[in-house]
Amino acid sequence: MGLRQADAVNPEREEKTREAAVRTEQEQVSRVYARLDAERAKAEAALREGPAAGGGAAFQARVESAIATDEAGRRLAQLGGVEHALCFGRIDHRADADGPGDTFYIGRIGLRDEDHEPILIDWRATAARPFYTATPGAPGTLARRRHLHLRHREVVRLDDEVFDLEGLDESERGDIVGEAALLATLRRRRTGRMSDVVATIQEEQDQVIRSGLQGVLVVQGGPGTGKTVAALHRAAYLLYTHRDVLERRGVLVVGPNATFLRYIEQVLPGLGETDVALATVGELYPGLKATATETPAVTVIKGGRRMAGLVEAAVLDRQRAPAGGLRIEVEGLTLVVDAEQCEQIRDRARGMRLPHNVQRRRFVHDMLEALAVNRAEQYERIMDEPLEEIAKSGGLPDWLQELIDEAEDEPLLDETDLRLAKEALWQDPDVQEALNALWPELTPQQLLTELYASPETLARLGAQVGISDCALLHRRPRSPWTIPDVPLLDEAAELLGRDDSADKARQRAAEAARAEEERYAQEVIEAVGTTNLLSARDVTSAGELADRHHDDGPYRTTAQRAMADREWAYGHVIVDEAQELSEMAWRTVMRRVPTRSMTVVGDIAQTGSAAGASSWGQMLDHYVPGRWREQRLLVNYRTPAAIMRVAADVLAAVAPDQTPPEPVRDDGPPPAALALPVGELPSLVGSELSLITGGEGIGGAFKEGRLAVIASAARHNAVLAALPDAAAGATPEALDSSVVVLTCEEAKGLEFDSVIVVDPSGILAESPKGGQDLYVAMTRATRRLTIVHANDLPPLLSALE
Ligand SMILES: Nc1ncnc2c1ncn2[C@@H]1O[C@H](COP(=O)(O)OP(=O)(O)OP(=O)(O)O)[C@@H](O)[C@H]1O
Repeated sequence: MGLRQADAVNPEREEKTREAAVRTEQEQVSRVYARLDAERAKAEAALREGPAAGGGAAFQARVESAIATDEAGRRLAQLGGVEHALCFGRIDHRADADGPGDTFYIGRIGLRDEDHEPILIDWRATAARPFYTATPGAPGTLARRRHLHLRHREVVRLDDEVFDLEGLDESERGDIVGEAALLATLRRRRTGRMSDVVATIQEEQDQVIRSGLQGVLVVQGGPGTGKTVAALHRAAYLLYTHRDVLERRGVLVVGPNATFLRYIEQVLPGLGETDVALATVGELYPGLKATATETPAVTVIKGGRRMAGLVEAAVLDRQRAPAGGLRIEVEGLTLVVDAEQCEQIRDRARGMRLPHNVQRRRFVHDMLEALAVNRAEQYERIMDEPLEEIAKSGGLPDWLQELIDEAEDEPLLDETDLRLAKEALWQDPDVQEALNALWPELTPQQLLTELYASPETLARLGAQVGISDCALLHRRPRSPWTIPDVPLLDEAAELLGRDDSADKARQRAAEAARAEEERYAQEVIEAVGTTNLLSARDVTSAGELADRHHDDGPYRTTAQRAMADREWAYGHVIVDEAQELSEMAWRTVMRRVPTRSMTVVGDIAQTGSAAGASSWGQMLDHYVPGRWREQRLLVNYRTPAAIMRVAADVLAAVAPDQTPPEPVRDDGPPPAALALPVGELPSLVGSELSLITGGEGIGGAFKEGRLAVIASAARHNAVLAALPDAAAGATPEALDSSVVVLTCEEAKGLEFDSVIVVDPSGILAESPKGGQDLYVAMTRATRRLTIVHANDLPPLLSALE
């Protein structure tokens, strides 16, 4: 770990030097906060001024002032997020022949003083890197690394790691103080929200964080290895380093459920990044927030790649050429398009290789034309009949016979006639109904609803694509959309597309106006240059500027715009708990990031979903064959060694090829097993709670100290009934309660000071992949673990007997 405690020399002397060091650091910290306040005041003043009113000739001035206001708002949000522990570190480089080494203060953001001299270095800057990478074995040019612990704005403690005593100034040799910052951080009570670890990032995590933007990086690691926290720091780092690309295209973090997203939502703002999109798979289809789940059997079917074939077959099934041809009564005539022609028209439309709703225009167009021609032919026959009678009796003069012969060689309808005839036919409701039945305009929701509602279609199309138990997908219309439905809706949206001809016409009209705005915006960039509020990195182009300020409602952040647009291409996507994603979910995620710049975070040993991954290659080789890189995190920062020893037995039984991570903590009591009826849970919960929070009762919302009861599905309701005051389920509010009852699935990614696992045998029996769920449940604990069973402790927990 590279942590070294300073030797205690003389307690009294050490106390004095400690106090002096704290005083010195306090001066620096106060300067940094004063600077933060000044920056805030400046942003607030800009915000108060607000955008100038007016129009017409004042447009340039309005754009300029609106930009300043937007930027001030963003800056204020950024400055607001970094108040806590703004400055957390200091590095001292070794003195050398040229004089004393440089000293840098490291913080959440970079700040400069009035003379533009840096007084705080952004943790992501290259100059800050030694703070994270120096070890006693490889200190580089560092003489010392110091952690500053603040309470509000006050320096309360310093932790030093001295790499080179000789390299420090004479005056500083004495003030070595402290305790290892990492372990102190790890021992703190949980608050229901993940904190950033910017002050204590470890070297293996630093490599993940600073790995290049391009390509797919897989971060594989056991429970508590800091995969999530490292991935979030990586998002902040990439935004800092590739601001120009990523601020425009956006960064998306995909997490397993809404509770988890709430759990991590403070991390990025705390690192000065407020514009990152967070979504579950159930939210990747704009306009929908699917939370319902499916049975394991249906989850497997809906998550499998064959579903892509089924959705495609369902679309093709809605493009019909009737076996007997098309016959419609229109104004007393029976118009006919024969079977062969119907088939040709359908195949011609399909041949366009465009989405269904776009091809439909061609299909309708060609069908109307066929009907119009058929009608003209019928009219002609009617008109010609009397003349033919006369002709047969030899009663037509030669000039008239010649005219008739010439007309026969000409097309029945010229271009204008044809257009008018088609328009007239399209006005006929029967024609519309008939053509809509053959090739309907469809939304993804309609397509899937109608597919699920028809056992016959499911059976027929299921047989076509090799899904034998497709009947399980049958369900009534208006059933709620489930999480596994979302990738299918997305798949359908790809195949159906939208007939956007009306939008395009509007767009063309708007383009002229926008060109004018861009011209103004370009002038603004040239005129304003790089002031404090409008820097070159914040505004990447005149196009973006015009986007932000055209008159379409209030300004939306990149994340907001991206989340509302199914076809948005993100600059980088981070997928957490990625082992849970099904093959179909991967297809959806990959569509959001055509450049394949991704961070995939997870643990194959924790796969709980029946449709989830059993190897990274299984999911990724399809998209980036041989082109993804893997980085492993091996140290467990969450769960103490005594708990990990028992969890490791579970892992060895359910996933013998996986190695549990090495715990860094060796504190806390060993885990316990209790044969206890569920009815007695309240007293156990009460005593555990008092141990982790210092007393009070269930139902309170302590600021610190969290307990989870993680139960099998079979015992879940009984546990809820026994603990009526506890929060229940994966609701975002559950994180604010000191006691929460969860299923294993809901507990994924979270952590608690004390965990009570109820009914381990049930959990093992229910776990679709084996016993991974039990391993997940046990490794949520940061301090205490109790296993509650009904005289049936499974053999793989025998160490607890
Ligand atoms: N460098 C670090 N400094 C301080 N705390 C850390 C560090 N790395 C990880 N932690 C803490 O360890 C705990 C586990 O981290 P995290 O949730 O990111 O792990 P994980 O690998 O995603 O776990 P799981 O797979 O079980 O969800 C968190 O409380 C996190 O803050």
